[in-house]
Amino acid sequence: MEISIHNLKKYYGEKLVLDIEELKIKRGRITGLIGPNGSGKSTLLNIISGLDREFLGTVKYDGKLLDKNIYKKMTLVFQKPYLFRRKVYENIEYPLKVRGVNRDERRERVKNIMERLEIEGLKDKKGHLLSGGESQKVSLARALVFNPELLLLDEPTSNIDPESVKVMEREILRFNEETNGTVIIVTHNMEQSERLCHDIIHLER
Ligand SMILES: Nc1ncnc2c1ncn2[C@@H]1O[C@H](COP(=O)(O)OP(=O)(O)OP(=O)(O)O)[C@@H](O)[C@H]1O
Repeated sequence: MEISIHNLKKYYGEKLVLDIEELKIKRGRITGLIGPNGSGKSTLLNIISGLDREFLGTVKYDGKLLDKNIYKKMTLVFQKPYLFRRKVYENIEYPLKVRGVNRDERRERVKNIMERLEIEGLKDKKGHLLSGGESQKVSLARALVFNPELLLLDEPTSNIDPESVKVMEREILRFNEETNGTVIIVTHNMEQSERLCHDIIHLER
């Protein structure tokens, strides 16, 4: 999915936190969003994801304004993910259920993504009882499982041990290569952006 932003302004009260005249995020690429604390990275992801609709200007997805259909094709992974008080398996299955995927295929796809992210051991744990890092891994699995056209990641590996970072980065790259899905990732880690990103956007103030 290609994103084009035109004359975007976002205010919190009197304070202007985003001011972007023109920005295109290309389809099928991994774009890094970097910049200091408070520069508006999460705010921009929230706007692109459709979570925050209080802004001036336009955001288009393959040339169209946000609608229900587009909304279903994308997902945002939060830095502090929210998981249901149900088993990890059910958390990951959920996006497939709401998209009407049948039971057998759901089982196959959930199993496959848990293997890829090496989290089979968490299958029966309750989502709300996971550690910060475990939640981030499960949350990435829940996003990847339905092959979104647009994957928005807000510091997805901030609580993750080095071995698991490798696994997550491998799966983000694999997702992009195999499905040609567009990825936008907020990261403070320069090495990570070099490992993953085709394009980089710097947000200043
Ligand atoms: N709900 C809110 N109400 C008022 N101000 C807000 C709100 N959310 C964010 N802000 C302000 O908007 C600015 C941008 O915040 P945002 O979280 O987008 O920055 P960020 O670049 O993601 O920062 P970080 O690197 O620390 O995660 C900050 O000055 C922040 O204080």
